[in-house]
Amino acid sequence: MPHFPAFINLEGKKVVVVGGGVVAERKIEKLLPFKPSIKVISPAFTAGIEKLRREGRVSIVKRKFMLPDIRDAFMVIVAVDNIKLQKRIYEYCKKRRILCNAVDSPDFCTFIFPALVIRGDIVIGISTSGKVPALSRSLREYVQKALPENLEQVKEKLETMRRNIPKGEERQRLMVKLSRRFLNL
Ligand SMILES: C[C@@]1(CC(=O)O)C2=NC(=C\c3[nH]c(c(CCC(=O)O)c3CC(=O)O)Cc3[nH]c(c(CC(=O)O)c3CCC(=O)O)/C=C3\N/C(=C\2)[C@@H](CCC(=O)O)[C@]3(C)CC(=O)O)/[C@H]1CCC(=O)O
Ligand SMILES: NC(=O)c1ccc[n+]([C@@H]2O[C@H](COP(=O)([O-])OP(=O)(O)OC[C@H]3O[C@@H](n4cnc5c(N)ncnc54)[C@H](O)[C@@H]3O)[C@@H](O)[C@H]2O)c1
Repeated sequence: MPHFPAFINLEGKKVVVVGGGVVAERKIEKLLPFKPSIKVISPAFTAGIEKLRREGRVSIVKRKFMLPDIRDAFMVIVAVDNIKLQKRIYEYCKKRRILCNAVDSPDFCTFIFPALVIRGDIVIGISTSGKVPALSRSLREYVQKALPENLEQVKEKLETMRRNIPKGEERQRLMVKLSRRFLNL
C-alpha cells in the first residue's frame, strides 16, 4: 500500500536514535538539516557520530538501550541489527503514539525515510513505500538532474511577491501562472 507523505516540523523535537553504526549515522545526517534534538544510544559509535557529538550536534549515551530512554521521545530511529529489539521498541512506540522507524524492517515502521532533495525550503521526498529503496535513490538522482539551477532564487521572488499581494483570487491566479511559466508548463 502506498504511504502518505507528511512534512513534519522537527525543530527542537526530541529524536532518539538506537544504535551507533553506519546506518544510524546516515539517518542522523538526514535529520540534522531539520534541527531536531538528537540523542544516540549505543555501546559503540562510528567516528562520524563521535565527531557530531564533539561539534555539539548530537548527544550520546554510551550503553545498551533501555525502554525508558524513549519515554518522552517524539520520534525513534532503531538502527540495530536485532529484530526482537526492533519489535519491542515498535510496539512500545505504537502504544504511546511515538513515531518509529526501524531501518531493517518496514513492518516495524510507523514512518519511513524518503530519498531527499533539499533546496532551502523546497523539499522533495521520494519513496517506494518501503518496496525498493535503491529505486528511491535513483529517482532522487534523476530529479536532482532535472531541477532548474535557480530554483531557490525563483522561490524567494515568488514568496516575496505572494507576501506583498493581498490574499484572494487574483493572487491565486498569478502564483499559479508564474510557477507554471517558470517550469515551462
Ligand atoms: C531512500 C533511503 C533513505 C534513507 O536511508 O535515508 C532508504 N534507503 C536508502 C538506500 C538503501 N537502502 C538499502 C539499500 C541497498 C539495496 C537494497 O537492499 O535494496 C539502499 C541503496 C543504497 O544504499 O544505495 C537497504 C535497505 N533499506 C531498507 C532495508 C530493510 C528492508 O527492506 O527490509 C534494507 C535491506 C538491508 C539489508 O539487506 O541488510 C529499508 C528502508 N530503506 C528506506 C529508505 C526505507 C524505504 C524507502 C522507500 O520507500 O523507498 C526503509 C523501509 C526504512 C527506512 O530506512 O526508513 C536511502 C536512499 C537515499 C538516497 O540515496 O537518497
Ligand atoms: N534502512 C536502510 O537504508 C538500511 C540500509 C542498509 C542496512 N540496513 C540495516 O540497518 C541495520 C544497522 O546496520 P549498520 O550497518 O549500521 O550495523 P552496525 O552493526 O554497524 O551497527 C549497529 C549498532 O547498534 C549498536 N547496538 C547493538 N545492540 C544495541 C543495543 N541493545 N542498544 C543500543 N545499541 C545497540 C551497536 O553498538 C552498533 O553501533 C542492519 O540491520 C542493516 O541490515 C538498513
